[in-house]
Amino acid sequence: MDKPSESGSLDGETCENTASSQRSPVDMPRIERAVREILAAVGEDPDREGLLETPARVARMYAELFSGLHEDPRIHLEKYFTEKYDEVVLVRDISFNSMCEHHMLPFSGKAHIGYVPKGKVVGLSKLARVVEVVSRRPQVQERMTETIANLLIDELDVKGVAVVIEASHSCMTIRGVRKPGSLCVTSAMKGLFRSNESSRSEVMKLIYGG
Ligand SMILES: Nc1nc2c(ncn2[C@@H]2O[C@H](COP(=O)(O)OP(=O)(O)OP(=O)(O)O)[C@@H](O)[C@H]2O)c(=O)[nH]1
Ligand SMILES: [Zn+2]
Repeated sequence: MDKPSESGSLDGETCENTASSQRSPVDMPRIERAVREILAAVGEDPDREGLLETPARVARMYAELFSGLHEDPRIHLEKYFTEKYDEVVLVRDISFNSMCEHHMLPFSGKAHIGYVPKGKVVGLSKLARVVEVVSRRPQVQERMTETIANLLIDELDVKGVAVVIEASHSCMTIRGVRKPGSLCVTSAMKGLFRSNESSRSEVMKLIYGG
């Protein structure tokens, strides 16, 4: 199972899933075997009635939660509209769920995406679609933030991109240090948001008010 490149592109060989090939990119029986092993290893009986279907359920769940490994987010950025507008466009509070690659536990929160167009704008939902694809991968929040910002600055003809993500990490709230309520905030500023402090503070004000 190959991973897409840093910008999220697909490997046509491994991600093939057409009606003719019927080849799924996710090895479901392998996940099922692994889940059975984990159940046995923690002292459970994988053959008791309540757990019989669990390995198959968990396999379907991982295929869903990691579906972004096999999707190319750039397809959502191909269409655009010509529009005479060169101020900030911000889509705030895009909810997402992703998976921490250290513990395979969810981190969940909101992404805020701002950009300044150069005469072309994208459909607002497409920004949320990019978040949706990128979030469905095992990762750390810093890389998720940077991946989204790089995709937008590379694929859109824009003056700048700002991505701010705030999330709660279950690996910090339900286990380990156990600090419910803690929030991790990351940001990636590209183009004029990186070079121009007043543009950066304008977008941060639009996100957080003040
Ligand atoms: N920078 C960063 N760290 C993360 C993210 N998700 C989880 N972590 C951290 O990854 C670290 C892994 O630390 P380790 O010491 O290897 O693992 P651990 O013994 O389970 O650590 P504890 O969580 O402190 O119990 C922890 O400090 C997590 O809080 C993330 O998105 N970004
Ligand atoms: Zn973690």
